[in-house]
Amino acid sequence: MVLKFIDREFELEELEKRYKESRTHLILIYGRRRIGKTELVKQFIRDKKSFYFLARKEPMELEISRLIKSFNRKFNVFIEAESLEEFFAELKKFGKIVVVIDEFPYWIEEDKSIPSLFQYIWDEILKDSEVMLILLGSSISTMESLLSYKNPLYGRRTAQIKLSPLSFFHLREAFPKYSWEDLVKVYGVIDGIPAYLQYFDDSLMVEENIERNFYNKVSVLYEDAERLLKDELREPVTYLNILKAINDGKTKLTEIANETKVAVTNLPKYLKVLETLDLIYKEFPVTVRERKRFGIYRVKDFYYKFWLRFVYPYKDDIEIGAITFSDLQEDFNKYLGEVFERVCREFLIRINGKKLPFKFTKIGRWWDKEQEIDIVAINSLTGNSAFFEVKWRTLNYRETIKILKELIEKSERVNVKGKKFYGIIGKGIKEKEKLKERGFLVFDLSDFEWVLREPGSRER
Ligand SMILES: Nc1ncnc2c1ncn2[C@@H]1O[C@H](COP(=O)(O)OP(=O)(O)OP(=O)(O)O)[C@@H](O)[C@H]1O
Repeated sequence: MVLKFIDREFELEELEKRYKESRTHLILIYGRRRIGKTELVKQFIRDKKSFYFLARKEPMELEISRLIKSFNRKFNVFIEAESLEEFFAELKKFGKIVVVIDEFPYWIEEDKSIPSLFQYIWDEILKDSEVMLILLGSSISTMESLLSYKNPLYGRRTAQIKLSPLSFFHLREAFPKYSWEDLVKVYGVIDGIPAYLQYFDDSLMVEENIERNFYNKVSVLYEDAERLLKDELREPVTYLNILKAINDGKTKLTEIANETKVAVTNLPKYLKVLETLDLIYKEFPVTVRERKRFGIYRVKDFYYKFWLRFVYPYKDDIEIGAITFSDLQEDFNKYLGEVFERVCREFLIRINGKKLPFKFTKIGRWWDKEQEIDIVAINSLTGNSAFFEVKWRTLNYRETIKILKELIEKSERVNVKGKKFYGIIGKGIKEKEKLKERGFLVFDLSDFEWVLREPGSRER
């Protein structure tokens, strides 16, 4: 349903800034499939002299000939070139122009010497030109390897952009008819993955959208999670099992190995691949400085989390129409607690320095062997810290005080040196003013509107 372009202001500004300079640029843009790389570039080149080319996994000879034909057609010219070097030498004569090569990693897969060739093109042919060359890719590992110092293109790029999903607050722009509560549910199902916004319609109940898109064997969202793994990986089933194990709470190496029957010695290789696909990440307690030990694996986006928990285990039933989303409502409500935690983190980042008694420099979950705190925000310089409990329900005054007292006790275990503040964020909180008078930081969904009213509170 969503057809308008949302956010990406920061990325577009950065691209525009570079475009305005009279020099040559080499820019890498990468990120997970469906994240909106192509769309971002399309928005950028809309009003500019530009040439967009989508690479394929074909022999380079064919690719070069397709590239030149396509260029000639677009500009109604007749460039006769037999190699990329010749093509770029001709291109230089076109003055200021943006050239985009989408899925650039396909070319590297075809021909390992492509990065060296582009190094030569950059150093010898494009220098002193006004060509802005943008390389796009969804293979995060290949794109990141271009940034490594061992790569011929290292040091030549003038910018790199790793695209992230849209933030929770941008969902409001996509679905203006939905309440904040509805948006938390939407976020828990499709995250901020731009390609998935179009499948939700805010004139329907969220639950109805979920039903249509996930509990129907012909719909895209029902199968995209598996499709992406099949497209990218040679052993999709093993990867799927690993993702499922992590999503079910098996977060340590030995636990994942036991669950998936993958040898513990082989597992790091698979985990690394899932990390480079941006599907999992390692989480550390916020107070840990040395990011080696204590980490646990987690599935990164809510689309996969939702799919692994509410769709994948029920595939057989869905295939024959024997289950509906309403059968899983209770568990979904529990799941939303976890979603709301991340939403609250995004909320705190947006109000940082504005609605909090100090400005934090890092934020995250904290845990040790016995206890866990939903959100701890710390200023690394002063050691000032704020501890938050997050609750996906409406709380009255007594309940809130009880939770805050427990939070104060738990916080004794956290090693921070500055002033401590305590807070709670709930779906709804009664008698907020009375709690604030007692020095607590108290927020609920009704405070979220403030973020939209406040200009410049964009999350970065
Ligand atoms: N910022 C945005 N706001 C709204 N819709 C968007 C945005 N970015 C992308 N989309 C939509 O999401 C879909 C996927 O975007 P796009 O093709 O750019 O992603 P991609 O990262 O290039 O994907 P892939 O790697 O899977 O080819 C498109 O339908 C596009 O219109």
